[in-house]
Amino acid sequence: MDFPLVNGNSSDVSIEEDSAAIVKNDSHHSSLVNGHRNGSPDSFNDIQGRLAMPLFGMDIGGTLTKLVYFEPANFDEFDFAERETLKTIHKYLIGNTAYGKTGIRDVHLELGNQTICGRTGKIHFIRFPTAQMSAFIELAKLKNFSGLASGICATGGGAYMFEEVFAKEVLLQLHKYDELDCLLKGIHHIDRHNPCECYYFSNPRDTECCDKLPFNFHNPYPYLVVNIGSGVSILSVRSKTDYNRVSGTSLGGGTFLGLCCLLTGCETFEEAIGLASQGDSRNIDKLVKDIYGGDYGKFGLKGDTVACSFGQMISQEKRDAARKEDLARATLVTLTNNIGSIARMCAKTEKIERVVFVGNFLRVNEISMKLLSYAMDYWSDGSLKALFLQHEGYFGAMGCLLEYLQLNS
Ligand SMILES: Nc1ncnc2c1ncn2[C@@H]1O[C@H](COP(=O)(O)OP(=O)(O)O)[C@@H](O)[C@H]1O
Ligand SMILES: CC(C)(COP(=O)(O)O)[C@@H](O)C(=O)NCCC(=O)O
Repeated sequence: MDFPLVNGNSSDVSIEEDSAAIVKNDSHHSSLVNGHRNGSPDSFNDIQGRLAMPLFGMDIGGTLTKLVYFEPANFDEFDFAERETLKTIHKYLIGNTAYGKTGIRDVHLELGNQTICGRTGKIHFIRFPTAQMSAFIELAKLKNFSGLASGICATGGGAYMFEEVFAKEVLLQLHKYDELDCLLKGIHHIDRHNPCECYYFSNPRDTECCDKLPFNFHNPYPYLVVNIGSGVSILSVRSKTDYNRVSGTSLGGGTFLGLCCLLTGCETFEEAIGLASQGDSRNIDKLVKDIYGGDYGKFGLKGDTVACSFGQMISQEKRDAARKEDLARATLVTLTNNIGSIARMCAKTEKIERVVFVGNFLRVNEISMKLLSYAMDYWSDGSLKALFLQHEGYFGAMGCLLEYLQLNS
């Protein structure tokens, strides 16, 4: 079994011993389940009223499962059993940056010196493909997670999809929280606790010379959130508690990856982005100038604007000349521009000027961020601003932990 949160290092103990060590230290504590002593999510404090460890938040998305883990700085503050659990987690989870073939700890996103419920510590960020969830469930069955704690705190579609299987097969309850509530809660919390979280691209009309600069997001309302995950959800946020999901599209990050795999034979997101960065979409798309010979001035369409995505591909000759790099770039540009266009219309309808783009589609994907910055600025005559957040896809998992702890960020 390739369970991704398990160290694949051959010099360590075997996968199963290893995972068992992560999961269990005594009958009251487990690393992947939050440490409730009496089985209720209202009881996250220990006997002295302090926060019981360990603390995880999980977002089971359509493509990736994201996990945040709060590690307290001082293990000596805890009783023996908790200390042993924390040490084990530290050794296996924090001691590695990769787990199995596909699990990754995003070390560059780690947040130090964080205080949660009076404890100071670090927040760690981990992800693995949701396709590995069945391996997690098998492991949970095998290692009898149900004997360890009352439940797992989870958000995302997977919290609903896997609820029954967890209850029936693992005898473990998933404490579920709505993914969009969690997303917003996570954004507010991380933005308040990381001084350089929010940024934008200056000079967005010149993609060669635009710089990434910090943005002060401390008076954020109103703003639009465009969450580009597998699909896309767009939220209009007017205050901490007042928001609606105003739109969405099924043409999202999953579409980019799926189409890219089909068109280029690539197998991973990193490979797809790597190809796109070497490609030229003008060999694939039909531009306004390919139709007009120049600008379509009457309606302000510049010659370089894409008139028809993939429009060159109706020609056998152009198809034969198409490189996979060009196909990957055109796929990325098509998906990004479509999302940008929907976001712009939503911003107009909602009369909102700041548009915050999040979701793992933006991971290692400066091409899309710059395109979105350009599109927001150009098509709104400079009135719309595209904003981005460093922790891209982790807000749902962070918010889930906060909801679980019933904390206001
Ligand atoms: N390592 C990766 N594996 C798969 N997709 C990735 C990866 N990194 C970034 N992505 C992109 O992120 C999208 C998933 O984003 P995410 O915000 O995690 O959404 P979800 O909650 O739907 O899983 C994928 O569709 C893909 O475009
Ligand atoms: C259903 C979803 C909320 C699931 O979230 P995801 O796992 O994609 O982050 C999202 O994929 C979505 O909003 N899709 C677009 C549906 C639509 O409005 O057409």
